[in-house]
Amino acid sequence: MTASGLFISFEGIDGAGKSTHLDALAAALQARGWAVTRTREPGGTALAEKLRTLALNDPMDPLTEALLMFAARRDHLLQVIEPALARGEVVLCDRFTDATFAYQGGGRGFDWAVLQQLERWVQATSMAALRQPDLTVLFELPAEVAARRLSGTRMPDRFESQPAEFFRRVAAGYDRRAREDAARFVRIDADRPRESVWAQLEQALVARGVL
Ligand SMILES: Nc1ncnc2c1ncn2[C@@H]1O[C@H](COP(=O)(O)OP(=O)(O)O)[C@@H](O)[C@H]1O
Ligand SMILES: Cc1cn([C@H]2C[C@H](O)[C@@H](COP(=O)(O)OP(=O)(O)O)O2)c(=O)[nH]c1=O
Repeated sequence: MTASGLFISFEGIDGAGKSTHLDALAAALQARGWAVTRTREPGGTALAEKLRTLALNDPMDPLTEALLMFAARRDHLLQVIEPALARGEVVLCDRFTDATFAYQGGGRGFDWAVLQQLERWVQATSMAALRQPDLTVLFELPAEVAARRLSGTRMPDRFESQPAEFFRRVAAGYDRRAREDAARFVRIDADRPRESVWAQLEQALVARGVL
């Protein structure tokens, strides 16, 4: 845990149910008196939202894509995440660096070791430590189920329009990250009704003393 606030990220393939449960968790935490900063990546600041629009819509090579994600992250960390943690708040972030490993590393096949180097540059803190979420909630479900949930709900972006095979590689990237840092991850079976997904999330957070 951070000395002051608490940094929680939500991860999973598109359509896994992250936004739905992030809203529910924000409400549950606020009801218990926590100040909550709810944010997302790529995005969260004026500059990072501009980079998000580029990354989600303009064709580009995998290195450019990875650099845009980390550029947006750097601004977001400095402007939003670190100040909120210093104020003692809970930061709920819809995706963080694990998404870069999953989408650019797993999905696009970009070099894992280069991503690790970028992670060290971008997330270095003044204490020479690496800023990571205290807890990462990973929503897991088959790519076909997620695609069915999304069909017809919104215009697909450059990622959402990828075939199921791309999302299987993204899921494999998430699995690798979760195994590399198992203590940070809570893995949720997201192929269940909303109440069951919420119950798994609530139980994990109660077990860690957050709820
Ligand atoms: N457990 C669930 N079962 C069925 N549909 C769900 C479930 N959780 C979320 N949904 C629906 O699936 C769609 C994608 O959910 P969302 O929370 O936006 O996913 P994400 O943020 O991970 O892309 C939404 O229409 C949402 O209402
Ligand atoms: C944070 C991040 C997101 N992404 C992708 C995953 C998503 O398809 C997309 C935007 O994420 P998201 O905000 O979950 O999309 P939406 O609001 O449409 O549900 O960006 C990456 O490829 N790399 C990253 O580092």
